Amino acid sequence: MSAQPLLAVKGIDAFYGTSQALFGLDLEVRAGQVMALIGRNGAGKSTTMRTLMGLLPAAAGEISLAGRPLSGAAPYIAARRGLGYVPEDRQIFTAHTVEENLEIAEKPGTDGRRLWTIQGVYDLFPILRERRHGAAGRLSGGEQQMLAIARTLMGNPDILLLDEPSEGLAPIIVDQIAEVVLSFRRAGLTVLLAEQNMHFCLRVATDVTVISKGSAVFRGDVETFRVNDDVKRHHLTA
Ligand SMILES: Nc1ncnc2c1ncn2[C@@H]1O[C@H](COP(=O)(O)OP(=O)(O)OP(=O)(O)O)[C@@H](O)[C@H]1O
Repeated sequence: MSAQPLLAVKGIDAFYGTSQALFGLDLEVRAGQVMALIGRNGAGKSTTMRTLMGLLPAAAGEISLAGRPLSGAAPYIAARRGLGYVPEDRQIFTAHTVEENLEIAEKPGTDGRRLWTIQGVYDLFPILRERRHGAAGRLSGGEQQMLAIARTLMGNPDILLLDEPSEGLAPIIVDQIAEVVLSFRRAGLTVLLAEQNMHFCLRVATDVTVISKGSAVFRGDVETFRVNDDVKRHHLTA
């Protein structure tokens, strides 16, 4: 394992107006990890993602990517530097076809390579190949989630940020998304996954950061987390 984390977040604070949502949050993601950011509703998972992407400013602290500062960067810079964000609300272009959504998002990775192609993402999500000429707005919720992930892959990110990919989906679809995240894990793609669904996290993650009231309260590998009933009881159960 390399000494330097791919993504390092140190002591970040974030606010919505005067209301503070993150309190000195620390987070590290190393290359090849599937890091689950687990926390209750309102714990600050989405806020962490938004702050990483530059959609919300960090009022304090530092963010660095591959050893270079990222704090204060605009969202398009964060994307160019290798962060690929799949927001909770998916934000696909509903009036465009599935294929147009993918074409719009195509860009080389930070190393100039284009590992992901339209055919590659169709192989990962065959249903999108079937629906490729249809309007994205006509897809089911699960298919829209798949399209949101596929579209982000088209940007060849170094780190994939997935915000609650299982939210609101039927168990069979959640299962398919879990299989896809597991395939990323096998391929060595680095993932930061915000989730409330503990079962999903335990299945796909290599490592866990538990967030509670805007701060990290546990960091460790998934096996250490699995047996830590104290953390689960105090910070995760309702
Ligand atoms: N746009 C907003 N304006 C004001 N406060 C917000 C906004 N978005 C989130 N918050 C507040 O910030 C805190 C963290 O919310 P956040 O959405 O990051 O939590 P979360 O862990 O992602 O949970 P959820 O599953 O509900 O998205 C909460 O107290 C929430 O009410």
